[in-house]
Amino acid sequence: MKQIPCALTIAGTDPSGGAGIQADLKTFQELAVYGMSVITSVVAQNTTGVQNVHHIPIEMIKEQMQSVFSDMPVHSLKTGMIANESMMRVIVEQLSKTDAYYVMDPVMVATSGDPLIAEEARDFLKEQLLPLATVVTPNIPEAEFITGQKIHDINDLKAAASEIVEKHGARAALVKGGHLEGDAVDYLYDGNTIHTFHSKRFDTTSTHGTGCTYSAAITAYLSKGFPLYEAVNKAKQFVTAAIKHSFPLGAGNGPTNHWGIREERVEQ
Ligand SMILES: Nc1ncnc2c1ncn2[C@@H]1O[C@H](COP(=O)(O)OP(=O)(O)OP(=O)(O)O)[C@@H](O)[C@H]1O
Ligand SMILES: Cc1ncc(COP(=O)(O)O)c(N)n1
Repeated sequence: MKQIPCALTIAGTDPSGGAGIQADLKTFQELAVYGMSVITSVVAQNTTGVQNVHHIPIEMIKEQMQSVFSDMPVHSLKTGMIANESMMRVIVEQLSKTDAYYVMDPVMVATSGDPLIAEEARDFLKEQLLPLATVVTPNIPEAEFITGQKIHDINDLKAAASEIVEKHGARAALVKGGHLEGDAVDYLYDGNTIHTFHSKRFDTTSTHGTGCTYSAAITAYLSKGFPLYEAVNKAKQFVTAAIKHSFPLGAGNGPTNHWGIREERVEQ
């Protein structure tokens, strides 16, 4: 009997649909993967920023994870917004019971500049969650926090990817160059080789949720059995198409278009 790939996201919500759990589930669905979710925080947010946050009680996060793991296959999972250390502790405890591929998006601050995790939880994220990751996907500010080094150019990006693996214990690191100028280039270090993923930069402000969408696409492709390099390569194409075909929604940084990849196929 054919088994459907099953992927889980553990993250916060975005009622405006561009980031967080909503972006992750849209991505899973688009890539024909069975999507599941554990909600860590309910976030009142939209394209202009974060208006309010309600954290789910720790026991409830644990129970959601137990509900999934006791009944469902989980071939891969990702974490996004995990707001504080108590949440991180319970997630680490539950993750130690699975051998699913783990994609860690070390979400710290929203595109709008609003903080999404407590300042004092950052060290725990770096020291306890990061070493569990199959791959961690920091943007530049997140990679700067993890390594303690400023990133000015692509050489610094590559050095950060290596350091996050060699010194901080992730199995692989994908450092994203979305916040640099020029082409949108990301570097993956897998413990052996630095791989480059390249796209031209689109002149758009619709970048709300790009990091969520990218990491969810990597998670989806890993659940389908693609090796890490291929999963990232395909996910880069997915997020690039989502940015290219994004729509001007909302008054701030608009969302990406999760069916952008379909528009690519129509154009070919
Ligand atoms: N304007 C753009 N045009 C093309 N690709 C982009 C653009 N901005 C970002 N990217 C790409 O989108 C992906 C997400 O990168 P980014 O560095 O923006 O992550 P992030 O900051 O975690 O995202 P988020 O906005 O969700 O916080 C990367 O592959 C990056 O290269
Ligand atoms: C629940 C949640 N998770 C992650 C992000 C980051 O996405 P972005 O940096 O694009 O705002 C977000 N805004 N909300």
